[in-house]
Amino acid sequence: MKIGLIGTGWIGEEHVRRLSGRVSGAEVVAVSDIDPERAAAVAAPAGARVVATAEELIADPEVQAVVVTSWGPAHAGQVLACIEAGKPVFCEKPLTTEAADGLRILEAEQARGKRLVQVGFMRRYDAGYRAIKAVLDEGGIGAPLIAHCAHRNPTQPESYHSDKPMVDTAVHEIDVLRWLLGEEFASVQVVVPRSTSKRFPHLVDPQILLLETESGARVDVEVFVNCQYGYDIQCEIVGETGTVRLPDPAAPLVRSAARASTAVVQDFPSRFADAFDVELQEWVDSLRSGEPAGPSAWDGYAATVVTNAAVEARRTGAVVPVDLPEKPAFYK
Ligand SMILES: NC(=O)C1=CN([C@@H]2O[C@H](COP(=O)(O)OP(=O)(O)OC[C@H]3O[C@@H](n4cnc5c(N)ncnc54)[C@H](O)[C@@H]3O)[C@@H](O)[C@H]2O)C=CC1
Ligand SMILES: O=C1[C@@H](O)[C@H](O)[C@@H](O)[C@H](O)[C@H]1O
Repeated sequence: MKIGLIGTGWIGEEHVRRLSGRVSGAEVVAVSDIDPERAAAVAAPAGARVVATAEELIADPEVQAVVVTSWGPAHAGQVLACIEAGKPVFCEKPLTTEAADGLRILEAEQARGKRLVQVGFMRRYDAGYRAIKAVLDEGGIGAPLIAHCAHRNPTQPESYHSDKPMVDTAVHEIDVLRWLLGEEFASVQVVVPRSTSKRFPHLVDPQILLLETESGARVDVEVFVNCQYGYDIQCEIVGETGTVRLPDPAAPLVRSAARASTAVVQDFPSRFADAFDVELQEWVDSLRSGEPAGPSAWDGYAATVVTNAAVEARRTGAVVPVDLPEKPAFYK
């Protein structure tokens, strides 16, 4: 598959490297970025061409499928252009930052009559989360009642603002919990403790999302993006007859200087490296087989409806209902 990639920033560069090296059956032939120097730097090692604009890249006759790794607000227009061109598109999360844009994508994809969109919710490809899913699906802990989650980043740049914990960060938990529990969220509330002093002054950090599913299960998600000590992802599900917990990445236990310790992973490319590999390999395999797989535009839309409700919940302090329309038959 000849791939074109839009947005050669941090994860764009990672995905170009991955698609050019570790993923089989794919080749990155063209990249584009609003910063042409950045595009050129990422294109060179992959032997890809630099194309001036996203629109030209999508229309490029050599490009068979597109990866969108530009920043969130640019996703909607680029994904819609791919659908219009009839080209499969892998879009990094969030599919859109605004739910109304997600709805436009659902409508366009259904009008086209073919599933073309996959969303980059890579946790569904992580071995630990997949093991949790297997336990739940085989009834290993009975019906799930509660999930406790923590999403901690060591730090975030100044541009990271107080809606991003929902739109950019907790969106991962929102998707993976929808997938694990097999149901949608019904409401969300956001409560905040006093903020850490180790942050830019404009940012509310940490924040705690309190979600309820349609069947009445409860999910709490602590988002703490300046925790200083590492990239720490925690998830424990409590069921009627037991609990299941996401394993930490394997690390040796070191005993030295009167201490026993294990290292904490420092960033998401290390924490989810294997998941990203599997995710992109399965996407390329699905392109080659013509059988769409993986998180769909519906999943991207449903997650954004929840994050938008969470943004409102933080601003108002209210419990905000998640106003999700019925899932179209096209996505069942
Ligand atoms: N699955 C995951 O764990 C992760 C997903 N992401 C997602 O990937 C996306 C990119 O994130 P980063 O690489 O961290 O950001 P970044 O800021 O490093 O890179 C974004 C790139 O997109 C370019 N860009 C912005 N608007 C554009 C447009 N209209 N056309 C072409 N290029 C454009 C920028 O110049 C920049 O080079 C975001 O949606 C983010 O949420 C990011 C990190 C991890
Ligand atoms: O997706 C990601 C980033 O965009 C986001 O900013 C981080 O908070 C997340 O931990 C990371 O997985």
